[in-house]
Parts: sequence; C-alpha cells; structure tokens
Amino acid sequence: MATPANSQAPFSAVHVSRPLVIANRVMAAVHAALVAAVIAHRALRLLSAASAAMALADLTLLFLWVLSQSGLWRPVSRAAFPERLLASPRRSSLPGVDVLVVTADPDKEPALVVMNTVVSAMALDYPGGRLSVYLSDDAGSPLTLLATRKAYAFARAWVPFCRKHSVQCPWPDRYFAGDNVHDDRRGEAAAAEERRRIKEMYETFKGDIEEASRKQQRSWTEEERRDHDAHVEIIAAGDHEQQQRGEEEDNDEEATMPLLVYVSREKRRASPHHFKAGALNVLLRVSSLMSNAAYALVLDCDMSCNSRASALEAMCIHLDHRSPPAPENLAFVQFPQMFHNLSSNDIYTNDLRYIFKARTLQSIDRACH
Ligand SMILES: O=c1ccn([C@@H]2O[C@H](COP(=O)(O)OP(=O)(O)O[C@H]3O[C@H](CO)[C@@H](O)[C@H](O)[C@H]3O)[C@@H](O)[C@H]2O)c(=O)[nH]1
Ligand SMILES: [Mn+2]
Repeated sequence: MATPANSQAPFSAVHVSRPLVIANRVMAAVHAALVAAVIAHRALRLLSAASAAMALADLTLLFLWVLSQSGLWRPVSRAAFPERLLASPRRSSLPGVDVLVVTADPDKEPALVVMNTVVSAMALDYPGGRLSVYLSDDAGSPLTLLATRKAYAFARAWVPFCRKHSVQCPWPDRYFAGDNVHDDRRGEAAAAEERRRIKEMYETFKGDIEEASRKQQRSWTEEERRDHDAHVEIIAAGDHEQQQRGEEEDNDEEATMPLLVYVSREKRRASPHHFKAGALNVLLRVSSLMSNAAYALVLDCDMSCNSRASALEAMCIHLDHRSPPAPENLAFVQFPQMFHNLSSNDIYTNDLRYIFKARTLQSIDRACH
C-alpha cells in the first residue's frame, strides 16, 4: 500500500553542487583571462603569416574549450527513485514501452550479439504486460528468425531468473562474464545453483546459434538479403495471449513475459529502403497495431541494456508529478557511446577515458545505461 508520504515524494531529484559550481566558475574565469592574454598577444603580432597560423590554432582551441564548459558551468547530479514510483498509485497506470531493435546483416552483426540485445531488453525491470520488444531484420535472414525463436525460449528462463534475483545487468553475455560486481551473488548457495543452471542453458542457446550460423553461411545468398517478402511473426503468440488472459484474471504482472515480435519488411532491389530510418518506420507501424505503447526505446542491434533499472528510472523522470517534464524541458542528447569489448591495449582511447574516467560527465550521468 502506498503511504501518503510516499505518494507525495517526488520520483526523481536534481541536485546542484554549489561548491563545485563556484570552483568550476573560478577555474573558468582564470582560464578565460589567460586565454584572452594569449589571444591579445597573437593579435598584436598578426602581421607575420606564422603568427596568423598560431592565432588560428589558438582560436580553435578556445572554441573547443568554450564547448567543454557546457557540462561544467552548472554540474548537476540526478537521482531516480523507482521504489517510490512503484509504491504510488501510478504503478497501476504505467505507460507501455516498446523496444525497437534493428539489425541488417547477420555477417557483420552476429546473431548471438543481436539476441543478447533482444533478451536484455525483455529482462528490463518493467511489468511484462507493458513491455514489448520488436526486432527488425532487414536481411530477412532465416538464421535471425530461428535465433529469435530460440532467444524467446531462453528468455522464458532468463526473465524470471532476473526478476527473482533482482539481477542488475540483464545482458546475459556480460552477466555470465562476471564483471559486474553488483551481480556477484556467488555466496548464496541456492542462487549459485540456479545461476549455474541458467548459465548451462545460455551455453546451449549459444551453441545452437553458432551451429545454425555455420550452416546458414552455405545456403544464404546476397540476392535474398536485398529482395524478399515481408514477414511478421509474434514469437510464441499463443503463450502471450494466454498470459494476457491470465493477467486480466489475477493481475499477475510478475509472471508475464514481454511480447516479442520479429519483423522483416519487404525489400525490393528497385525501391529505396532508407536504412535504419526505414526499418524504424516499419517497426513503428507494426508496433502501433499491436502494443502501441506511449514510449519507444530504440536500440541498435549491438546496444544491449546493461541496467535493468533503466526503463523505470526513465519513467521516474517522465512521470514525476512534482515536475512533469514540459516539452521545453526535454531534450534529445547524443551521449558518447561506451564500449565493452575493446582491447586493453587500445592506443586510440576508444573507451573515451577522458569523458568517462578523467572527467565524469555528472550532468548527464543518468543517460549512461
Ligand atoms: O539498412 C539498414 C542499415 C542499418 N540498420 C541498423 O541500424 C543500426 C545502426 O547502423 P550501423 O551501421 O551499426 O551504424 P553505426 O555507425 O555503428 O552506429 C552509429 O551511427 C548510426 C548511423 O548514424 C546510428 O544509427 C547509431 O545510433 C550510431 O550508433 C544497426 O543496428 C543496423 O543493423 C538497419 O536496420 N538497416
Ligand atoms: Mn553499429
């Protein structure tokens, strides 16, 4: 039962650190004064070509420095409180979420990677009846369809396991690699036994997909990839309908599996298909006829969810009754991507050490799921 105190409490909070604001702005002022001195020095010597080149270089650095101040001028930290949302009356009217996953090429995008993304989205901490996952396969590959069916079978064990043990990282490959300290529950004997069993299922699932990939390489042609009919399949459709009925009867959200739909749009050599945008258009059309959720989460095929809390945390911000986000307070943010499969010898700092380790971008840390 929601207590009055709980239903009053905001679902999210924004904190501005005053000392950090002052320190950053003093630093910015000192830096700006020094840069102004350098620019003035260059301006006085602009007569020689060499100094003009140096002035241009300094102006470029100045521009980059000004851009870098955007995250430092008013550093904020955000917190979301899903437990408050779940304890409030809004729990019963959570909006639906449609996860749209796009894949295009089973050679460059291995089926196992794509299925990890699909399964991780299905295991998000969100009521199963209000979460749907749609996979667009632009290649129309039988391998991806087969892998999707197998992914659903694995998810039938994986999703309840994540719910029961409050797993934080729902991305199976990463979870079983054991590099997520929050999910290290090896101390609990019963959980460890179950974990071992699910890991075995994952290994079987992985083996099946790898074997199917090897066979597929012999039978699948480039022509079929570019020219094929449409195919839409609700994976385990009967299963889902049965669950929906059960849900209406006992409202047992915990036991409900998310909907999983495979979509391969029609492709013809002569017609432009508009790549990812075209695929998303078709997914929006198909999903609007099925779950028609108010929110859509778009994932490239290799963008697995690494936090089960992300969907509910996002809802905390969207549904906050104290500060409902007015359209002018919402923004589209292109957040730097975080990679998990880089070589430790990478010399190009593709793991973006400067952004994620040296200077933590506090103001948009919530975007980093
Ligand atoms: O005809 C196509 C081509 C691509 N895709 C999918 O679109 C996604 C992105 O394409 P990709 O070639 O992987 O682009 P990247 O350069 O790796 O990704 C970056 O650049 C993309 C194109 O701007 C953005 O969509 C991504 O969000 C961004 O991560 C992938 O899942 C593809 O499978 C399709 O579904 N159909
Ligand atoms: Mn990509």
